[in-house]
Formats: sequence, structure tokens, C-alpha cells
Amino acid sequence: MSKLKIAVQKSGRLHDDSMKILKDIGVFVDNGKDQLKTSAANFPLEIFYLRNGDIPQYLKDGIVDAAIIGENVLFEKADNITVIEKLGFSKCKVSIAIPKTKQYSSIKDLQGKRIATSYPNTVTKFLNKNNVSANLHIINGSVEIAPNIGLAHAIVDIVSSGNTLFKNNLKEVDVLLKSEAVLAVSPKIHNIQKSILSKLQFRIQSVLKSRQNKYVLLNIPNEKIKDIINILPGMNSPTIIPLARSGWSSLHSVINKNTFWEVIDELKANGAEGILVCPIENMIL
Ligand SMILES: Nc1ncnc2c1ncn2[C@@H]1O[C@H](COP(=O)(O)OP(=O)(O)OP(=O)(O)O)[C@@H](O)[C@H]1O
Ligand SMILES: O=P(O)(O)OC[C@H]1O[C@H](OP(=O)(O)OP(=O)(O)O)[C@H](O)[C@@H]1O
Ligand SMILES: [Mg+2]
Repeated sequence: MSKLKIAVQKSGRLHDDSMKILKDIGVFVDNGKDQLKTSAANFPLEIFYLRNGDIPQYLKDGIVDAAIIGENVLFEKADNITVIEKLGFSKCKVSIAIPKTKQYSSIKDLQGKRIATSYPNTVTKFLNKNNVSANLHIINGSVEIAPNIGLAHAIVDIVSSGNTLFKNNLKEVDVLLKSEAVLAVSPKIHNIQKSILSKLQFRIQSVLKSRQNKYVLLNIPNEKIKDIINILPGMNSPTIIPLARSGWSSLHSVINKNTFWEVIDELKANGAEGILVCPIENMIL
């Protein structure tokens, strides 16, 4: 039987969330971590556990059909790889940082300076776009140490909470790109694998939507139904079911998790009682 070959990071920041998404879409993978290749038990999927930094080449060569990978790594190592879905985790930036005490008004300030980075292509593209030339010092990790030991005037590295910069007396002065985990596709993927991938993507989309929303049930006096509907329009329109208690109804709807508490406050202010909020496992729209 034909299978879709998908790469996920073997270990590191993307691994757990990548495996969680596969679990949430109902794909059962029997502990893959120690094996470098496993098959899903209930979906035509083969999982390759690889280094994030190596995945772009596997995609280019068609060794894997698809991958869950940090978008910044694709930007660094592969131009022609299509991203079909942003996955909403491992959000970060690739930024320029300099010592806190130094001034920075634009990238022109780094003309002729030394920049330490693990992302030389990303930096070079940015420098070229701005007609600036600088010397790159390429290192694979602990980049933030470079200015403090006299290795570089500036660094370009991943910034998320900003803690690592703070601890190393650095400040972020320019953002080269924003990144998150994505589902990327090999240009060499065949049609059979494409159709498996679209089934996988459909399931992923339904899980991502469900993560954004919550299911809410509440009781309201009938005369308040209109007001509540205005607060809770739902996916199309909310479900309303009469209660045994005369003059009252139960209303069911979906609310976005970002506006969740504001909506609950409004519902209470408009007479809603017995409000229940539940997670949604899947949203098939
Ligand atoms: N501090 C962070 N916060 C959020 N996302 C991050 C952070 N650091 C890295 N990432 C994202 O997670 C990806 C994986 O990072 P991680 O440090 O686990 O591996 P890596 O060193 O890039 O790769 P490899 O698997 O090749 O060792 C990065 O490419 C980036 O997209
Ligand atoms: O803004 P922050 O939340 O502090 O995150 C940024 C740090 O996270 C990453 O390092 P990681 O911990 O992955 O170590 P690594 O360099 O060994 O990959 C990145 O290289 C930064 O150093
Ligand atoms: Mg890292």
C-alpha cells in the first residue's frame, strides 16, 4: 500500500507538538522516538524522525513527501518548498540583537561590522536587500554569547520570550522574519501521496480550528434569546432547545477562545445561567 512519508523533528522544540498534532488527528504512532522511522497503525503514513536542520534537503530530494518544520529553517535552506499549513506552535522571530548599551538606528549601522549567526543565508538576503555588507561569523549554537566575548558586534538568532537576549545583556533591534511550525511539501511528491496529504491536511485543519474554539451551553429566559444571539452568533446560528422549566431555553454555540472571558461576562450580564464551557475535539466545517 502507498504511504505518505512525513518528516518530524527527532527531538527538540518541535517534536512534542508535532506528535501531539498527529495524535489529535487520530493517527496512532507506536513510540517512534528510538526508531528513526515508524509507520502509523491506522493511516497510510510513514514517519521519519530527523534533525530539523536536515529536513529541507530531504524535502528537496523527495526522500520525504512532507514535513513538520520550523518555517525559518525553510527560509534559510530551501526557497522552493511549498508551505500548505501554518500549525500555530513554536512561534518565534529571527532578529538582530546588539549589546544593550549600543545605539542602532537602521541596518546601515552594521556596515562593515561582524555578525554572529546560525542563519547565514537569511542574514545575507537581508543585508543584500539593504545594500549593506558585513562579515558573518557562523556558529551553530549559543550565538548570544558572541558579543560578550568579542566575537561579533551583533547577532542574528531566534527570539521568542526575549529571555536569552536579556540574560546576555542584548537587545532586539530589527526583525528579519517571523516563524512558526508549518506543514511543508516536497516539490517531488507524487499524486497518490498528494491525495493522502490532503486527507491529513483536512484533519489537521479541523484540529487547529477546534483548538481556537470552545463549545458553550447555557440556559436563558426566552425573552433574552435575541440579546444572547447577538453576543453569540455561533458558526451559523446557535442551537436553541426548550427547557422543561417553562419560559426558558438551552442555547448551544461555539465561541472563539481569544474572546472567551469577555463573552462569558456579557452572557452573565444578559441573564444567562448554568453556563458550561467544553473543549472541542474536532471542527469539521
Ligand atoms: N525559543 C524558541 N521559541 C519558539 N520556537 C523556537 C525557539 N527556538 C527555536 N524555535 C523553533 O523551533 C525550531 C526547532 O528548534 P530546536 O532548537 O529544537 O532545533 P534546531 O536546533 O533548530 O534543530 P535540529 O533538530 O536540527 O537540532 C526552530 O527552527 C524554530 O523554528
Ligand atoms: O527568546 P527566548 O525565549 O529566550 O528563546 C530564544 C533562544 O531559544 C533558542 O535556543 P535553544 O534553547 O533552542 O537552544 P539551542 O541554541 O541549543 O538550539 C534560540 O537559539 C535562542 O537562543
Ligand atoms: Mg534551538
